[in-house]
This record gives sequence, structure tokens and C-alpha cells, in this order.
Amino acid sequence: MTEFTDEELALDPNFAARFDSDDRRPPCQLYLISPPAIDAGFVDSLAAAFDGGDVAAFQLRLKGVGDDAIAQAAAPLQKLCAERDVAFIINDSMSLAKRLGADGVHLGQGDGDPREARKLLGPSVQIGVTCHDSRHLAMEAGEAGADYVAFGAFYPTTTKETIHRPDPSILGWWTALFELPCVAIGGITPGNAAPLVKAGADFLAVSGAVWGHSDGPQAGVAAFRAVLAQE
Ligand SMILES: Cc1ncc(COP(=O)(O)OP(=O)(O)O)c(N)n1
Ligand SMILES: Cc1nc(C(=O)O)sc1CCOP(=O)(O)O
Ligand SMILES: [Mg+2]
Repeated sequence: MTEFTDEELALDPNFAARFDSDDRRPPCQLYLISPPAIDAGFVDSLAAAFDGGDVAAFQLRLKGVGDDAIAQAAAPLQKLCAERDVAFIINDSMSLAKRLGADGVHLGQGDGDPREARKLLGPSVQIGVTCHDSRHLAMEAGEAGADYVAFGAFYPTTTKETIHRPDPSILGWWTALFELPCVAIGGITPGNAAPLVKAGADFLAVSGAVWGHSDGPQAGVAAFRAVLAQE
């Protein structure tokens, strides 16, 4: 396969033309990621989080758990998301997303091909792709038909072992060139989010800062309000 530099890909008119640029982007929104493990009471925590402020999407990310158990845990959470008009995204597995009729699937670099996911899930299901700190991976994901690209980890996090540490400027580079939304993830808190919002993140994906908030998840979401309102 031909390897292009980031600059060559950025200048490829056939690629760039797929995303007609419009410089007005909606304000940055919150994309909530579940804790890696949950119990039956978690639906109440999720409802409390939604009470804290606007949440655009919720990703069910249960690591090391089988599909049947995730499906069982998903049912009340998916129902709540539908009631609150929050997109329900399944992590890792396009087949599970299909089985549950989820609104979207998030695929890491080892979680399958976005083109295959598109064939399986159809045009209206959201497909997100992890791109670490790589412009090349993000452009590949865009070409493969992803609905958003995710860059991270911007800050140290205990939720996941991470090795990539992008600079916030990758968000500005992306939004200047492409209409496709970009997600910032990794160790994001109300205290460190401002540079990511300023740089152009369309979504902040957050787990620990909400579920670990000392006053509970409602306060955790509410604490992001001020930084999301800035432009
Ligand atoms: C929004 C979002 N961005 C990145 C990831 C990480 O996905 P991946 O690299 O597959 O790692 P795991 O989450 O599966 O451990 C994500 N889940 N969501
Ligand atoms: C799930 C995930 N993916 C990352 C990446 O860099 O791709 S960082 C991360 C953890 C996000 O949780 P928290 O907000 O607690 O840091
Ligand atoms: Mg994954």
C-alpha cells in the first residue's frame, strides 16, 4: 500500500473534497464513557449524570465482559438513553452494536474495519474510530466512512493504559480541514478541558471525571458546563 505523508494526504483534493468545509461548527458537547465495570444500580448513576447537563452520547465500555452480559447490562441503559435523547454507543463490537440496535459503535484500531461496520450497520448508525495522535489514521478513518475520529489520550488517565499523547493542536488542524467531527479523550477534567475546547474539539469524551466526582455524577457533568459554554 502506498504510504502518504500527512501533508500529501491533507492536500489530496479528492480526499478533502469529501468534507465540504463550513466554518461554523456546533458548540463542543459531552460524550460520556461508562466506567469499565458497572453494577445493577448504575442506571441510577447514569440518570443522575444526565440530570447534570447536556450529554450528546453515552458509550457502554465494559472491558473483559462477554457479549451476553453486556447485552443484559445494556437494556435499561439503552432505554434511558432513548428517553433522554442521548445517542447510545457500543464500544469495540460491531456485531453487538447490530444485535442491540445501538445508535453507534466505537472501533479502536484493532476492533475491525469501519467499512465492514458500515456494511453491517447501515448508513444511519454512527461509527467512531480511535486515531491516537495520528493525522494519518484520522484521514484513513475519514476515507473509510467514519462519522467521527477520536484523538487521545490528551492527559494522563487511570481508566485505560495509554501510550499516545497528542498535542491539542491536532484538533485545530483537523477542524480547519475537515467537517467530520473530532472527539478528544483521555484524562479530561473540567480543569484541563479548556485548551481542547479552544483548539476545536467537537466532543469531550469523559469517564473518570464524571463517575469519580466527589459529589456524584450529576455534579460531575454539571462541572463541565462552564468550559463547554466557552467559545
Ligand atoms: C470516544 C472514544 N475514543 C477512544 C476510545 C478508545 O478505543 P480503543 O482504542 O479501542 O480502546 P478501548 O476503549 O477499547 O479500551 C474509546 N473507547 N472511545
Ligand atoms: C477509553 C479511553 N481511550 C483513550 C484513548 O486515548 O484512546 S483514553 C481513555 C480513557 C477515558 O477515560 P477518562 O476520561 O477517565 O480518562
Ligand atoms: Mg476498543
